[in-house]
Amino acid sequence: MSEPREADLRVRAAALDAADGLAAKRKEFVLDATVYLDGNSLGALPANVAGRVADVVTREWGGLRIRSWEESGWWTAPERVGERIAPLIGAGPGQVVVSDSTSVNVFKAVVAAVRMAQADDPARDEVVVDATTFPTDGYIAESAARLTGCRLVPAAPADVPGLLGPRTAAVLLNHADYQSGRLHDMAGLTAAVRAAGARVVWDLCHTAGALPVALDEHGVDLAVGCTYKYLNGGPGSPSYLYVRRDLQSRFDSPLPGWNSHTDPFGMRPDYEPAADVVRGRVGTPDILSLLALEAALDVWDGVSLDDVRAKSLALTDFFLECVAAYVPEGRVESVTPAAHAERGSQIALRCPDAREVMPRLVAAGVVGDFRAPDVLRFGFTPLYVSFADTERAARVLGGILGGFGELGPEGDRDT
Ligand SMILES: Cc1ncc(COP(=O)(O)O)c(C=O)c1O
Ligand SMILES: Nc1c(O)cccc1C(=O)C[C@H](N)C(=O)O
Repeated sequence: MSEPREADLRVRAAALDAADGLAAKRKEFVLDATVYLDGNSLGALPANVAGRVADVVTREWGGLRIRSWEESGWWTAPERVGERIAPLIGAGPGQVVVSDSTSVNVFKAVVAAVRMAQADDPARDEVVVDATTFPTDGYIAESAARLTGCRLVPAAPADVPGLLGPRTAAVLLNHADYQSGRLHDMAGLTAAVRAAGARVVWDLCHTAGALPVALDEHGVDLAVGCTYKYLNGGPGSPSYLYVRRDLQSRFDSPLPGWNSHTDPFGMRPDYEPAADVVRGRVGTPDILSLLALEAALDVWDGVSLDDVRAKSLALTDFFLECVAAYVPEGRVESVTPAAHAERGSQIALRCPDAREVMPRLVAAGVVGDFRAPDVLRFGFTPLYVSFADTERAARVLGGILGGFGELGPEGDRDT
């Protein structure tokens, strides 16, 4: 790697930033000089959120107190915020509700999916789960299978079509893999599961807000996802649950709380679920987090997800190019597919000493994360990551791994 090549990459980064139609969005976030490539774990803070949360606390809670459930729209916030998320995941109105954690929504969705399948055919007794899934999904799928009298069948997503049959009740899949960043074929896999007479649940944690998702178009049955990654809702912000409209009357929740009752304030001893997606709720919503999320969603106004996807692919392509230029050959290996159709919005680099390398990167002002046993993970959030950030991240990584490049605070040349 020679100095002219570095100059070339920096000029290219500047030109790409100058031509970036989303570049102005960056100003809507609270950022500093750090290169932040961890928005696939915790999205950055949108600048309007702090003021909105202060207003909720001081005026709505402090001033109006109990009246806010009605007057400030707290009671209906799970559906209202669901309507804001719906267009980001390709869902028409009335199908998304925001509540609880992703883990809890995975549980509701998988059990409800099995119950739907078994209502049609009691012989269906298998739950297929993505074998490489984020651990919580696997743990919950196993428990949901046990509770519904099913056998758990772990499988690589590509192998799922071959495993489907008359015994399949439900299939839980990730749209993008949390570790490798591999994007799975939502259209093809959904069609295969439905053709087998089973129900599919998609986990959108690593795609919602990073690329267009088309739940209605692909005929997805159920979906869940978190809001603190690419949707920037804040630490622990509540998750969402999508229940396709025609399935809502058949959604038999394993957690039938009073908030999902058709008449919550009737305080009736018998449970009668709400007619619509409200039946996905459980108990009292986490209002502070939910309203922080609602404010955070303002950054999506006027944003085209096709533009987001185009920038995400350009950023990840450019990162791979810069890594190839700055990092000594053989020192890292990308485990993220090169094909655009198979790539989410992150790059995962296998690196034998990843556990030691990531803290050095963070100390040098480049924040990604480490995933056991040997992965350096870099998330690219198109609303606030620039091409200059991308070039710098690769250059700092190159320096740390003994190639050409700066070492950040340990040997800085240009901060
Ligand atoms: C694919 C996936 N599912 C679920 C979760 C977590 O869910 P929860 O918000 O309940 O911790 C994560 C990340 O934390 C994830 O990456
Ligand atoms: N939810 C997280 C948390 O509470 C703390 C730290 C990280 C997370 C994450 O979201 C991890 C993330 N799902 C992952 O893909 O690894």
